[in-house]
Amino acid sequence: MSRRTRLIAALDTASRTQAQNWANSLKNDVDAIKLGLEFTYACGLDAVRSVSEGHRLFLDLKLHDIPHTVASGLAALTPLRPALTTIHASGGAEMIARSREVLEKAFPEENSRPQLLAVTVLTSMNAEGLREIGVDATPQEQVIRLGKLAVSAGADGLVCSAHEIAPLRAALGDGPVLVVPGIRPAGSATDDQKRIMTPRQAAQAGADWIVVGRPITKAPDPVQAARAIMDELASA
Ligand SMILES: O=c1ccn([C@@H]2O[C@H](COP(=O)(O)O)[C@@H](O)[C@H]2O)c(=O)[nH]1
Repeated sequence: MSRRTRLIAALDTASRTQAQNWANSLKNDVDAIKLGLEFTYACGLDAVRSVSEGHRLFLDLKLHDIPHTVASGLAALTPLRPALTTIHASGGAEMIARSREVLEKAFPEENSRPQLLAVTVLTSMNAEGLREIGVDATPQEQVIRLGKLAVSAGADGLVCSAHEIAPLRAALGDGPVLVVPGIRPAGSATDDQKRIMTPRQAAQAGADWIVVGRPITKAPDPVQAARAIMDELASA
């Protein structure tokens, strides 16, 4: 099955003005914007609403708590009408199922419901990082384990690195939406990311969405940087 890989620009900043400027200037050059912990904690939900106006919103708050608290937190976020939103898969099946129920209740029409994504293993972690937290599995094994759990509990999709796309497709088929951070155009700094691929490699592996932050926002010309990534996706 051929899938177009779409670009999400991660607007990670504590400045509302900066985020708004990026959102305005990138409007025609990305498929969605991501607002996450830094922006939401620093600027608040009203700022999320206004900066995301006219964009598809990936609201990446990675909720992780007991099922009741996560479901209630998610319910409080539904007025923002994100296209995609995240919880942690390691919160377990009940947490994921309760989150799905909340979204179904708030958005009774299937095609208006935000897609519920479960974060598997953060792209900043490698096998050594997993061992440090007591997980004696490779990132790929852990992603598959958590991915199966999350999808069977009701997640629409998963956040994973590009390295796990093929094994996830083999285990779960084409259904789950795969959202892939840890993307670095050739030659750019890896920063704190460990499991990385280029936009082209991620597209060829079958990512539905790639998430790119600093390679765009720290570039001398963020619009040019986003266009170069879009061109790379188009030619993959
Ligand atoms: O496993 C994950 C989950 C989420 N992210 C988020 O993606 C962007 C990546 O930003 P870069 O600047 O391109 O590294 C960032 O907002 C993370 O919160 C992730 O990197 N890995």
